[in-house]
Amino acid sequence: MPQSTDLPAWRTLSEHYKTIAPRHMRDMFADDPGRFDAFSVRLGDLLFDYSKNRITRETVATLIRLAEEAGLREKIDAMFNGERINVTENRAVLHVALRNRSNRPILVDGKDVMPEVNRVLDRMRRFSQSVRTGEWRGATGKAITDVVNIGIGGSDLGPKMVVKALLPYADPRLRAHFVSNVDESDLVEILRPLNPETTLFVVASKTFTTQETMTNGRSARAWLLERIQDETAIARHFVAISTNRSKVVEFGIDPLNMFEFWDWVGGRYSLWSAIGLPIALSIGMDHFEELLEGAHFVDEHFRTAPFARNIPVLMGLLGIWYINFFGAQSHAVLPYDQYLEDLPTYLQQADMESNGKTIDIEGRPVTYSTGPVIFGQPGTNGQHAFYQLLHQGSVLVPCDFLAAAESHYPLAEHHDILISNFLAQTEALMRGRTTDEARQEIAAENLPPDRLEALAAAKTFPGNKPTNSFLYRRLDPHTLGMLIALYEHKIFTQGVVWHINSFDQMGVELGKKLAKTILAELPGDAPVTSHDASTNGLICYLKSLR
Ligand SMILES: O=P(O)(O)OC[C@H]1O[C@](O)(CO)[C@@H](O)[C@@H]1O
Repeated sequence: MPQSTDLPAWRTLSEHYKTIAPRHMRDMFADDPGRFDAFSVRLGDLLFDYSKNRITRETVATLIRLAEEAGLREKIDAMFNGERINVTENRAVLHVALRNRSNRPILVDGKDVMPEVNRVLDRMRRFSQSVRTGEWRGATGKAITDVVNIGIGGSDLGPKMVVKALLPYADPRLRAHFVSNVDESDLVEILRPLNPETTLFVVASKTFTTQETMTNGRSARAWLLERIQDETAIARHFVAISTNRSKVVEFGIDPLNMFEFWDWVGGRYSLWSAIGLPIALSIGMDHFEELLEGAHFVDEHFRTAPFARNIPVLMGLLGIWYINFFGAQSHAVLPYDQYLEDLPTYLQQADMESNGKTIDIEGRPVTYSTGPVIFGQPGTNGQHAFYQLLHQGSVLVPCDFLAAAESHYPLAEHHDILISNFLAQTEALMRGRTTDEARQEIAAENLPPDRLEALAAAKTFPGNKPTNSFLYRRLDPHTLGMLIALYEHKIFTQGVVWHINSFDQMGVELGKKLAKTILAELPGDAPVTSHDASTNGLICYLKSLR
C-alpha cells in the first residue's frame, strides 16, 4: 500500500490547497447562496453544519476521493464484519457489536458474538434494577446509596462523561462517584463523606492489572473492611468489570459479581459494554439502551450513507484537510452544553490514544502529521479563557461547537443567551472584522491618527477560522449515543486515511515500565545513580525532602 501522501487525491489536494488558502469564507458565503444547504447534513434531530469551513464543492469531492483511494469503504466493512483490523494486537474491533440493536449476527472467527453481548446486557439489567430498587442490600442490610467506580482511562472517562451528561435522567437516590488517579487524594476525598454500609464499589479494568486501579481497589477494600469487619461483606459491596476472570478472582471478587467484556472491545471504546454499568445504575437500563440505540443509529449511517452525506466521514476528512494541508495541530471541542463538560476530556483519550501515532500499519514511519491535540471546555466559559487565541492567535484551531435547542431546565433567558453566544462565536470566527470595520467602530472616539491606526489593527479579526456546528433538540440518551459514535467513527476515518492502527496504544507502555523500576528505588536514603542526571537528581532531591 502506498503512503497516504502518494495517493492521487492527496496530490490533487496539495494543489487545490493553493487555490483555497488565499480565499476568505466571507467571500465564499457571498458567492454561493446555496452554501448552507450544500454543506449541512441532517440525521434524525441532529444537524451537522460544516459550511463554515475553508472548502468548496471541489474540496469536498476531492477529500471523498481521498477516502475512497485509502480504502475507507472496505475498512468500514472489515470492522463491522469482525476482521482483526487491530493488527498489532491481532484483535477484531467490535464496539459496534455492543450496540448492535438489530441483532444482526456479527462473527469473530466464525462465532456470532451477539448472544454473549445480549447475555451481559441482561445481567446488567437485572443487577442495576436490583440496586436501584433497593432489593440488593449491603452486608448490614441497607440499600445502596452511593456507587464508586474505580477505573482509569477508558474504564473511567466514558462512564464518567455519560453519567454527568445524563444527570437529568439519574435517580437522585443513587449517587455515582469516579475514582481514577492513584494519587490517594482522589480516593480519600471521595470516600470521606460515604457510608460503607451503603456504598457499592465497581472495580472496572479491562486487564485487571492496571496499577492505579488495583491500588485504589485494594485501598477501597481495606476502607470497607476496617469499618465493616467481615470479609463476607466484599461480596455485597464489590463488583468487577473485566475481560480477565482469573485476575478478578485473584483480587478477591466473587466471579458471580463479575460483568465481563471481550478483547475485541478497546478500552477507550468500552462505555457501551459492561464498563457502562455505572451509567445503567445511574439512569436505569432502559435509558442505557437508548444510548446504545443512538450509537447504533449512527453506526448504520456510517456503514451505509454515501460519503458525501456521511457525517463522521465528513468530520474526519475536514480534520485531515486542516491537519495535513493547512498545518493545524490541534482541534477544539466546545460544547455549549454544561452537561457535556467532560466531553473534551473523554475525546482526548478517544482521539489522542487512537491516532497519536507515527508508525503506519505496515510498520513504516509516516511522513505526514496525524492526530491533533484535542482540547476544549464548555462555552461560554472558554470564551473568557482561551478564545482570544482562537480569534487572533497565530495558530489555526479548527473547532466543533455543540448545542441543544432545548434546555432540560429552562430558566429565564439563560438558554437563549447561551445559544446566541454559540452562534455569535462561529459567525465571528468565520467573518472576522476587517481593519476598516474596526476603524469605523472607534471613529467616534476621536483618537489621534496614529493611535487610531494602532487600535484598529489590534481590533482587527482575521476571521476565516473553520468551525463545525452540531445542533440537536435536547441532550437525551439517544442523542448522546449519536454524538459519541460520530466522534468514534470520525477517529476511525482519519486512522484509515493516515493508514495507522487506531486501536493499539503502545505509547503508554514505556512510562509504565520505567515507573516500576523507580518505585522500587524510592524507599530509603540510598542515592540513586542508575538513570540520567536529571532523573537521578530528582529522585535524590525527593529523598532529601522526606
Ligand atoms: O481498563 P484497564 O485495563 O485498566 O486500562 C485502563 C486504560 O489504560 C490504557 O491501557 C492506557 O494506559 C488505556 O488504553 C485504558 O483505557
